[in-house]
Amino acid sequence: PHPRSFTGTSLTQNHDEYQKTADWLMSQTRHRPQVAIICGSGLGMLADTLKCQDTFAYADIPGFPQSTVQGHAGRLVFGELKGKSCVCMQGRFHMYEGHSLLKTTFPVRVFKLLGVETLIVTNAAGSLADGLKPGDIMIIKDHVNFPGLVGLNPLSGPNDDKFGPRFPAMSGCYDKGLRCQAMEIAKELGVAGLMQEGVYAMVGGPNFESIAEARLLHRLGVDAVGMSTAPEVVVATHCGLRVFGLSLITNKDTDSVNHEGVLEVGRLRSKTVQQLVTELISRMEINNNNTTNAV
Ligand SMILES: O=P(O)(O)O[C@H]1O[C@H](CO)[C@@H](O)[C@H]1O
Ligand SMILES: Nc1nc2[nH]cnc2c(=O)[nH]1
Repeated sequence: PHPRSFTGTSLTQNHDEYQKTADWLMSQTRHRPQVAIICGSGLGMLADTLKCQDTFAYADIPGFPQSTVQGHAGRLVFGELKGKSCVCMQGRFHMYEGHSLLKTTFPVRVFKLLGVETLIVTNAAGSLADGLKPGDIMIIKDHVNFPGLVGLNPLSGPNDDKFGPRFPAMSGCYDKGLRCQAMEIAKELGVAGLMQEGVYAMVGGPNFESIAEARLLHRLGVDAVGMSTAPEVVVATHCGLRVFGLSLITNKDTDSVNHEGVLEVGRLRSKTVQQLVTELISRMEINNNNTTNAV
């Protein structure tokens, strides 16, 4: 019998299933991405800057889960950005949608098999820090993976040695060089006043925090809270991807927060987030000589 987590979800995913999806994608597009971007709630416009696009609905990609959340279109977009080949997830998978953590992180391993070296994760998050207000952008310097701490971890179950070791370190999983570069870019764009580094915490959701929960997280040293990202970063780090993460602060504490308001802040800050990510990718050093195979 296959091992299962205490929530009953399967803890095994055959390596061939990732490979099958990667092979299918490579048969459908000539792009060979070096950089992958996961768009947070309301941040799907990050894909708009890609040139020579090849787009696939998640429903058409073998093995891919489906997006069920408003503000997550459910499309995988390949394209070129300032000489780099990229793939962008317009819509991510959350644990609260009922996906197993292996499914929520399935695309990350597929990206690895496609040749991706760097993963950019973005999300919408609530601020717990005094200095972070709605519309600000937090560069993630570290995370607290609350589900992971109690055993809800995408790496639970048999280890797939082809991707990485049984016991991967998570210290330094948000690349320091990319974080510094992003700050430099923010200064040049004149938006440094909106930006600071901080700690992101993932909670299970889907409810937003109670007042007492928000206070607790604040006391624990969390700057921003959301319901995603950490499992993707754990899996990316396990398989050796370099990671950059940013949180768009969409609300403060628990004050009258709702998903529509979260998406609205995404729309308001879309240009700035887009400029930052575009510039970061454009300046990014790529290690291999995987040249863009754009059509
Ligand atoms: O983390 P992303 O996908 O940006 O979405 C965040 O916004 C949604 C709540 O409005 C939750 O899904 C939370 O995780
Ligand atoms: N858990 C959580 N997720 C969010 N996503 C956007 N805002 C929030 C928030 O305040 N809390």
